[in-house]
Amino acid sequence: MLTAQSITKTFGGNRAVDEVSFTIKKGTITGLIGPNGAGKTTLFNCLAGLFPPTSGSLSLEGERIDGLSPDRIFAKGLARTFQIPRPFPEMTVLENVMVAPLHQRGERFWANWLTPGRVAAEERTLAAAARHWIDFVGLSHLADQPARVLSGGQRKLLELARVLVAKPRLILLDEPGAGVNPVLLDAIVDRIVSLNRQGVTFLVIEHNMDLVMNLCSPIMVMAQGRLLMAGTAQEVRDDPRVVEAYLGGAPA
Ligand SMILES: Nc1ncnc2c1ncn2[C@@H]1O[C@H](COP(=O)(O)OP(=O)(O)OP(=O)(O)O)[C@@H](O)[C@H]1O
Repeated sequence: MLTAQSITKTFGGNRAVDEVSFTIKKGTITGLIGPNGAGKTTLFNCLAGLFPPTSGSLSLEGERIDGLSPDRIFAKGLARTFQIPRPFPEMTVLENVMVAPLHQRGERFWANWLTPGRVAAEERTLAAAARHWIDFVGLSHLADQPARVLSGGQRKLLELARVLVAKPRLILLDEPGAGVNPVLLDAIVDRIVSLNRQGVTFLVIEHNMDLVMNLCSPIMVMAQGRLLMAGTAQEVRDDPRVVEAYLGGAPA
């Protein structure tokens, strides 16, 4: 699904991501763990186009995507969520989901004048799709409420609905469990598993080890910008380099 070859991202002299290579297999929920500052978020930002990698290449189902803008990468089916979602607070949940897809006809000034019927039809289709995904994440009772009333966990669900409306093939989730109460966390996990069964591939950064070990396979471990190892939950647990990395040691 996604192949990264020798991805490096430097900030001044700091190699935040250092020659990282991996392949994410289609249909997996792959985990990405590592101590604070390991380079996980920076790697996500490189994959999603927020930071172009300093060097290396990225291919999504055989097509090069490194160097493309985040919009182009999103349009090709790779979406990401953020650790702290920031919806438009005064817009309703429904409106927040409806603004996510790209290239809406109504956003083009002339289209509103020349093809108003098509613009209206597109908006109806989009509203129906948005309501479908809002329902899927369990927020239909809040669809017409302003996003500011949502809890942290509900904002994560809203963000999931926002990306789902664009029908991504690969979703990068940045700490889906952080700051979420256990009931909503179950809902989020349930939605991830259900989407995965429908064919969506995931790459998940998560600090909650129980969550990662139960949800993800394989699991990749980063430390100090490098990919330390990748394997099953058991292999990660049994690898002394992983323990050492979490205790502050240098990667082998
Ligand atoms: N925009 C930036 N400018 C400069 N340095 C940065 C920037 N973003 C990240 N870094 C540095 O890159 C390194 C990796 O940070 P990153 O946030 O990717 O780690 P992480 O594994 O996601 O950590 P955490 O688990 O705490 O979120 C750190 O040394 C960090 O200070």
